[in-house]
Amino acid sequence: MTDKLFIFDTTLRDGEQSPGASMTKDEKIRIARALEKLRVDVIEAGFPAASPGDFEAVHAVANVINDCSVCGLSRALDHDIDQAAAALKGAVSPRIHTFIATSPIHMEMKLRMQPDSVVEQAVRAVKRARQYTDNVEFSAEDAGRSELDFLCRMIEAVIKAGATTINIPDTVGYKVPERFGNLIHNLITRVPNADKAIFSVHCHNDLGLAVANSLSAVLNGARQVECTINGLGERAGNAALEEIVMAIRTRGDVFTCQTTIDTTQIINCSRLVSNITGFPVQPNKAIVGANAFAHESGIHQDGVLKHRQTYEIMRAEDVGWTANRMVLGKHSGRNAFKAHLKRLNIEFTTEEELNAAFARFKELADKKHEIYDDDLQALVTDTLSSEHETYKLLYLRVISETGELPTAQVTLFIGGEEKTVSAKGSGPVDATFKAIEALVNSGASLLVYSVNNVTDGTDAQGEVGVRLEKEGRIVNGQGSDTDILVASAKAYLNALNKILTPLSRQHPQQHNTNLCKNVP
Ligand SMILES: CC(=O)SCCNC(=O)CCNC(=O)[C@H](O)C(C)(C)COP(=O)(O)OP(=O)(O)OC[C@H]1O[C@@H](n2cnc3c(N)ncnc32)[C@H](O)[C@@H]1OP(=O)(O)O
Ligand SMILES: CC(C)C(=O)C(=O)O
Ligand SMILES: [Mg+2]
Repeated sequence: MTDKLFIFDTTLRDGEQSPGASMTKDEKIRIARALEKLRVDVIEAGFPAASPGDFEAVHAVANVINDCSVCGLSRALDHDIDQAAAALKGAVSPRIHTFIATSPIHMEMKLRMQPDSVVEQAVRAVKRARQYTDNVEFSAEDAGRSELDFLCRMIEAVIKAGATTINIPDTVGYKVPERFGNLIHNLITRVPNADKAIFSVHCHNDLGLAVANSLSAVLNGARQVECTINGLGERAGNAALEEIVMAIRTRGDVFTCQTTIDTTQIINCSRLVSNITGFPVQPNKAIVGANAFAHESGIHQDGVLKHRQTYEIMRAEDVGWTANRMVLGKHSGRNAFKAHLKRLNIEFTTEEELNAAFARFKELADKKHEIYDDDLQALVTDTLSSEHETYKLLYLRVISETGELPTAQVTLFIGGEEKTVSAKGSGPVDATFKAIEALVNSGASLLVYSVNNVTDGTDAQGEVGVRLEKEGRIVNGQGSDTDILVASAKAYLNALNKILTPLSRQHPQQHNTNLCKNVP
């Protein structure tokens, strides 16, 4: 038998309490719409008494959302509750959430109230909220550090007053999973009218235990979890919605409840919240981090290619990624390399060609963090076109100094011999080409020089294209390397090698960017 676990999203309220994460009304509406698509059960849209702006935002959200409950937070004060009710006017399913602290330290040092008065104020607040809606949630703030007997007394009283959801927050992230689970179990079994309300938890991540504590509570009878997208929230944040939802779904053997979340919307929500708040998602973040479904090491890639579940407990597509990612890098093996080439429709006719390409790939991967498809294309083109090399680059050194003409020192392998020369040029590429010409003396003229960065980032591979003409014959040459000067030298030599091949009448191909004759 499974029952429903309600997902209460507080990205727009507790998430917004994260320093620097304030949202405008329009931003809240965009996130609320995404949360509705995600099919959360409750959206806590803000704290209407906090400011006119937040009142407006909650009101706006309440009036655009149809498929889930919209909630506003309020202290246990008449004014706050009235404001929350006014902001929620128009909502299809409004919930008023009122709270007051129940721990000795909060009651004595912050509220400066006696416990009896705190219970009285909570009861009064719930009754007032019930005048506006029958969907009233009460939170015992800092329940994690409250005394059990007092908490039981408080909960019994507020349920009697009309609260339909009882939220047990670990406000300062102090609890550990086993103790928090026990607390929930004790409350549910000891409070006489506990069956009249849904027990909820709201965990903070100060010790990195928010998700673990929430799940422990679920195992002990909690049926609502309060959480946020990407774990946004006050200080170290709240329990991450995506982690809670996927843990419940993936471990159906452990949990006897289910959410009704459309998990394929998780990535959309995560990106939206990250873009709006400017809080990036760390790459290794569970579920929504860029690396959450990426494999780089050869042994893992080999395993996943043979049987996905060897290294994946969830499907990337189920949370909204297009697919898992096989990252080619220095830890990748031959099987993953071959699988990538196959996907790109690249075939080698001989095992030697494949071996040469794999060796070049490993060399490149040592210099560059990630090898993208375009890197592979460039690398393979290089491998295939370097078959009959009359001229081969062995060494290149270029010195550029302010106020001086750059000098290039080039060592080539020509007809079985190493030859070195230096030349100056108007720029570093020009100096490189002049040095090559000083050794080769081809008599060819440069028609086009083009540079593309094949991939992004400062460690991107540069792909250089050159077009040479000699006695009416025109050839193109390409070279790629993380060093643009080395790529230029390779491209120039690639063209020279072709121009010296008797049967080749090369057809010029159009390059896509930066076509120019002037070399830097
Ligand atoms: C654990 C949580 O996340 S709680 C929610 C936190 N969210 C916010 O605080 C929302 C933003 N807050 C605000 O804009 C403001 O703090 C307001 C509008 C709510 C209140 O502002 P002010 O009236 O200026 O009070 P201030 O913030 O300085 O102090 C809070 C007061 O509320 C009291 N208070 C705190 N919690 C509660 C409560 N649940 N019920 C009743 N009173 C409370 C405090 O004891 C203090 O009272 P005092 O002024 O008599 O000492
Ligand atoms: C208002 C309550 C639910 C809260 O955010 C907390 O205690 O952390
Ligand atoms: Mg909180």
